[in-house]
Amino acid sequence: MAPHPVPHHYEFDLAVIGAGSAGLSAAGFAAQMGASVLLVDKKEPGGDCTWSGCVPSKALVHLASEQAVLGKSADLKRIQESVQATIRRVYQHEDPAALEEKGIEFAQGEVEFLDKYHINVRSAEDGKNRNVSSRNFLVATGAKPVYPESITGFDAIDNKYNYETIWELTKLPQRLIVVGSGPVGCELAQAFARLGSQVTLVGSTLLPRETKRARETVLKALEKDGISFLHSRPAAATQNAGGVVNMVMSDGTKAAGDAVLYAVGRAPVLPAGLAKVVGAGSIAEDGGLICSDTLAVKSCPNIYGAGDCVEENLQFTHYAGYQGFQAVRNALLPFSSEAKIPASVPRVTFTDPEVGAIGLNTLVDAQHHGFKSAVVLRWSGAHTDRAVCQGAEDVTFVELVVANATSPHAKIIGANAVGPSAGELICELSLIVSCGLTLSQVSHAIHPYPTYGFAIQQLCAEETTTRLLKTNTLRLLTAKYKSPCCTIS
Ligand SMILES: Cc1cc2nc3c(=O)[nH]c(=O)nc-3n(C[C@H](O)[C@H](O)[C@H](O)COP(=O)(O)OP(=O)(O)OC[C@H]3O[C@@H](n4cnc5c(N)ncnc54)[C@H](O)[C@@H]3O)c2cc1C
Ligand SMILES: NC(=O)c1ccc[n+]([C@@H]2O[C@H](COP(=O)([O-])OP(=O)(O)OC[C@H]3O[C@@H](n4cnc5c(N)ncnc54)[C@H](O)[C@@H]3O)[C@@H](O)[C@H]2O)c1
Repeated sequence: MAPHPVPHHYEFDLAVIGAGSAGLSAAGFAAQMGASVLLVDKKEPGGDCTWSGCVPSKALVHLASEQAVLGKSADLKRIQESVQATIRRVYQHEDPAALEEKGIEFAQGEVEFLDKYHINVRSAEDGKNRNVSSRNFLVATGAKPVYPESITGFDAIDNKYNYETIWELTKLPQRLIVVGSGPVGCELAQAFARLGSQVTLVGSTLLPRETKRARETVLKALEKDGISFLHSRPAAATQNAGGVVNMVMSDGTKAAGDAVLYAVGRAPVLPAGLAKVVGAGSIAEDGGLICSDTLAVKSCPNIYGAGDCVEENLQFTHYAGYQGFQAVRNALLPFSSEAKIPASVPRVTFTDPEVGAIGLNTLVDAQHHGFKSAVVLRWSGAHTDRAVCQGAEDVTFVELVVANATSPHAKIIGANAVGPSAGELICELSLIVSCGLTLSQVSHAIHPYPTYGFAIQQLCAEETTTRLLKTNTLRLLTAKYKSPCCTIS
């Protein structure tokens, strides 16, 4: 292909490749600023979150919890129709017409990089090629399911699914083996168990990012839903003439299933031609794009990356969206701001109970970041009246990681929450951590009773009062109450 000269005039201020969580947020912000923006995706806009990730999985989790109440097996075809209807309701706000209304030009086609200022878009409709020039590019091409290469014989299994294909399954498998016990594996394993499948979940650690207490709580809940958790890894798989899959784990344990769902992680995807343009040094071992703290690629500073396609990134919709926004801010406005902030990214796994965390949520994390005297404060479900009223006290707790614990300015630097509404709690805890609020400040914010959030204020108030009463001034002021005449005999 003939080299493309550096253009004097660019068709677009910004071309965004990938219309998922990162790309949609980026294109929206650029258009809001009045920049000319082209958004390209090989599929319909929405990305993993809308079509195969957050939206279908959370719809399924919800439908499965309703099914569990009925106590009988689900009609999976009807459930899948309902999931697809939910996807459509979300999609209506991001379809090409909605994008156009926001001032975003959308093109459906596969992108290939030609040089640092040009891409080729091969139209999904008619296969025609369009050469596009842009001053800046944002690569937001997401990730794809990792395939479990290490399982001998896995290629020959017909009835295997991943998070992209599981939405096509319309007959509920009587027995389902779920390989991988991260967020995808745990959420979907519990949903299928509640729909009526007999689920075997296989993984070395359940929710490896979470604390031991959180993991143990979720494990008990999964077992209550009838899931067998095999603390192992599959070594080999075979399928018999009847379609039954037999799996042998590395520790010799066995499982049989009528279908297998593998959820062993997601690997970055990049457009063709990009590696050649940015150089091999800008592509990481995991296949992701290596970006600076401002999300620009060092070798081509007009090319930015955001979301799951960035090397070793946290793979969440909210983080992808945040990075899309920040990349545009850095590309189109003067000065720049940091957009790689893993310690401030909250996460929630939507099992029942939900599990969430934000910031430096363990002592090890806190100490590693120089907070040597940090402590963990815990509020139990038994003292959370809302949890007691809902019979959820055994699966509820809040933990706050507090720095400068003995000072009046003791600050909350991280938190964990487990319980039916932990996802909502994490929103408040995220605000507390990102604003650097102290225990005392939170204790003064009156929370409504009986909410799960009330636990946060109670915990802060109890700790603040206990500490206050230990100060010399308060000891003097309260001394009279400790005189013997006041003791009740
Ligand atoms: C089952 C599941 C459940 C999840 N649940 C949650 C959740 O509850 N909360 C949460 O925060 N996160 C969740 N996630 C993660 C979340 O979906 C992702 O982190 C998020 O979608 C990443 O957004 P992105 O913009 O980086 O990539 P994507 O949304 O994947 O978008 C990338 C887009 O780029 C397009 N593309 C790729 N290559 C090209 C090319 N060459 N040319 C043109 N277009 C291209 C793709 O078609 C795609 O539309 C879940 C993921 C899964 C799998
Ligand atoms: N609620 C949410 O926010 C949510 C939900 C789903 C997914 N996600 C995101 O999507 C990403 C992908 O999720 P995921 O659960 O697929 O990946 P993951 O990487 O989080 O977990 C996969 C698990 O599978 C294990 N594993 C790998 N190979 C295996 C094998 N051969 N056999 C058994 N276990 C094996 C890994 O050790 C790991 O524990 C995550 O990073 C997560 O952030 C988020």
